[in-house]
Amino acid sequence: MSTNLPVLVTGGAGYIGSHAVLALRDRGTPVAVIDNLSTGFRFAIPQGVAFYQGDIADADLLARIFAEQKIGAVMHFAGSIIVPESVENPLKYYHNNTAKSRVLIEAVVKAGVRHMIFSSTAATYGIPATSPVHEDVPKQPINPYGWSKLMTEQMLADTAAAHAFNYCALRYFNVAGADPAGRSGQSTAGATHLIKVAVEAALGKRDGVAVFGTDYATPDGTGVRDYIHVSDLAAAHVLALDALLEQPERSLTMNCGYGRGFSVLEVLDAVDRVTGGKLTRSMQPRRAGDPDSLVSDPSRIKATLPWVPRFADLDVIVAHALAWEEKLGDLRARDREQQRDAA
Ligand SMILES: NC(=O)c1ccc[n+]([C@@H]2O[C@H](COP(=O)([O-])OP(=O)(O)OC[C@H]3O[C@@H](n4cnc5c(N)ncnc54)[C@H](O)[C@@H]3O)[C@@H](O)[C@H]2O)c1
Ligand SMILES: O=c1ccn([C@@H]2O[C@H](COP(=O)(O)OP(=O)(O)O[C@H]3O[C@H](CO)[C@@H](O)[C@H](O)[C@H]3O)[C@@H](O)[C@H]2O)c(=O)[nH]1
Repeated sequence: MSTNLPVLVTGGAGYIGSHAVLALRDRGTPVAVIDNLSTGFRFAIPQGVAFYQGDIADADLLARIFAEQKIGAVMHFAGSIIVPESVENPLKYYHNNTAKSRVLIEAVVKAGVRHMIFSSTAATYGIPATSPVHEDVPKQPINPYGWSKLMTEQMLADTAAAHAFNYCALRYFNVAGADPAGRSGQSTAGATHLIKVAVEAALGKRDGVAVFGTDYATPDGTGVRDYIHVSDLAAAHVLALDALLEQPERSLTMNCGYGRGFSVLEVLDAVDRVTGGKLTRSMQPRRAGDPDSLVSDPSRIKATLPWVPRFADLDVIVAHALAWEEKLGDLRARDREQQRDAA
């Protein structure tokens, strides 16, 4: 079953949200976006999508959007996402991710919107006792970011138990890559994600790549992660929405990853293969709070959704990230001009 129920995408001007907007539009679902542009970009929202510049904690604005756009479901991406920042400024994360999600969920229930997909994270697991990680292992986040998301999952579970409402919490592993057609990608300035950093370095925007930790309990001593292509992730959201509509009594919590890990060195080798160059690597001490290995057990999502990943290939992920990075300089400059003109 697929729906043309209009969907509100919070954080739709950001990296992952903008890919969900594309996936929804590609199958003909009407989409509206709310985003305060704190880290997102106006250029990431396609022409023809209703855009509301505002905050998810603005209950009056939400009520207006739900009515104006006849919203039937919400995909909730808006939030703060930098793990080390959450350690330094935890209250920012409990405010923007947890408290503001509470306002959004309340507005959703009040308006009679019955379905929500929520961007959760593998950071809810902390340092998992087993790898690959199954959804039901005990959750012990090791940073406020992970807690802020786990608390929102709990609010959603309690809300679904009390109201005519169901939700799907998707716990993303490491999201990377860009729209294969070049319509969107990761545009964040000063990003810290490995593949983003590495393609910036490959294009001369950085001097090289720091390898954080070479003494992990992994085959080559560097951190292992499960990298998922952002367009496969966006496709999972659309299918999860269909699943919520098919069974309105059922809520879901599912890992989003491919179930196989790559070390930092393997990722850098992939970048070298794709570019034909040689990245400068500098071996550094471990970064605080990084687990050795974080790989998903994807069996639940595969059993629940008709999800068939299309880009589960590290070189493809890197190639798409690189293609977007090449395009990005001009887009960001144009966006700054538009912001100046609008001010
Ligand atoms: N990038 C990853 O690897 C990753 C992994 C796991 C989970 N996630 C989650 O996915 C979601 C999207 O992440 P992303 O990588 O696209 O980040 P992003 O920063 O590119 O996107 C977040 C968007 O939300 C907007 N926003 C933030 N606070 C807002 C608010 N209060 N009101 C309205 N808009 C607001 C920002 O302007 C931005 O456009 C986040 O919730 C994040 O926690 C990301
Ligand atoms: O310049 C860099 C950047 C990263 N790394 C290493 O690369 C791996 C991946 O790091 P990064 O890309 O920063 O992602 P994570 O810290 O694993 O966190 C991401 O993935 C999590 C889910 O797994 C999400 O919750 C987070 O929001 C998202 O930032 C880790 O071993 C890092 O130590 C480096 O060696 N050098």
